Amino acid sequence: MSKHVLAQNQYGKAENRIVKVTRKGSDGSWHEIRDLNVSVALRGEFRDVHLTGDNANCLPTDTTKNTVYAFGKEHGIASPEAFGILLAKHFVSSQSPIREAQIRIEEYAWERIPVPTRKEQHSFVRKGQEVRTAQITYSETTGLQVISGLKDLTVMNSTNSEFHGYIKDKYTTLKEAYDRILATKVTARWAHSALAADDAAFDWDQSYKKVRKNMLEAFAETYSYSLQQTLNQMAERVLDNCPRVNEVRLNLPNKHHFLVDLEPFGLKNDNEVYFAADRMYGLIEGTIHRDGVQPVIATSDWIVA
Ligand SMILES: O=c1[nH]c(=O)c2[nH]c(=O)[nH]c2[nH]1
Repeated sequence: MSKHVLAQNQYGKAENRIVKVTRKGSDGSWHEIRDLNVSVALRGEFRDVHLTGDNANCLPTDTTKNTVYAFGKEHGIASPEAFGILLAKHFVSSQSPIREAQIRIEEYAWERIPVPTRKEQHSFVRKGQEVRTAQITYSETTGLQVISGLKDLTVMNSTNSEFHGYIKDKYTTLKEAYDRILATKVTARWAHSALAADDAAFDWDQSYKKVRKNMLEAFAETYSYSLQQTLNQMAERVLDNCPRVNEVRLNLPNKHHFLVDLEPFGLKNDNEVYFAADRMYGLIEGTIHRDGVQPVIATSDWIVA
């Protein structure tokens, strides 16, 4: 007789990141998204799995992961609770060794970026995460320098993004994309002209709002062939509309969303169910400034997505 007792145990795949795009309206141009982090834990008759290595009662964690993505397609995500109920009941009712299933879900909330000029709506910004930044330097010789900014402003376009026509060498495996999600967590800094810095009446709060709005609108309105192109559009829009901003530097991690292959389950993924990867990520960075102005924003900052 063993002296040891196998007590509480459970297993499953944790942190399945799923983004579900639902197309609405007669032409499907009104997009809704749900962005979840789903963890599955199964409890039941798993003594032998632990004690003898007999896996007859073990539903692989990989299967629990696939089930999350397949259910996203088959049932949609009406709410975290409704999705969790479907999954929990499925595991318990479909496999007799599984007696309990616990589904834990975090939902990340997104708001629309309103684009009044178009009826298609597929641009979103994550709620309440962004941080406003400011760096002020005053020098006896060169005077005031004000660099405003923001970080952690996460945005997504659920369509109107392509990436193809790139170099292909013997290490290239990336498939060309003609309709992909484009998402990034914006770090932006913008340097003001001395005209703004030395003007006691300059409204910094108003200026911040205006720069942010221009960046968001440019992100939403750009039909993108690369994040590099979107970066340039965002910065140019700010320089075009904010006359006292001389320079914009953007650090844009490409928050990759990979289409999940649902073919093995007999399901077609019509750009609806994505795996949101948090690492590794492309990191696209650049400075755009007015002609004739010397750039002043540091380029060496370490940005972590
Ligand atoms: O917008 C992109 N720019 C790239 O340079 C790149 N590289 C890559 O693998 N995917 C992407 N996407």
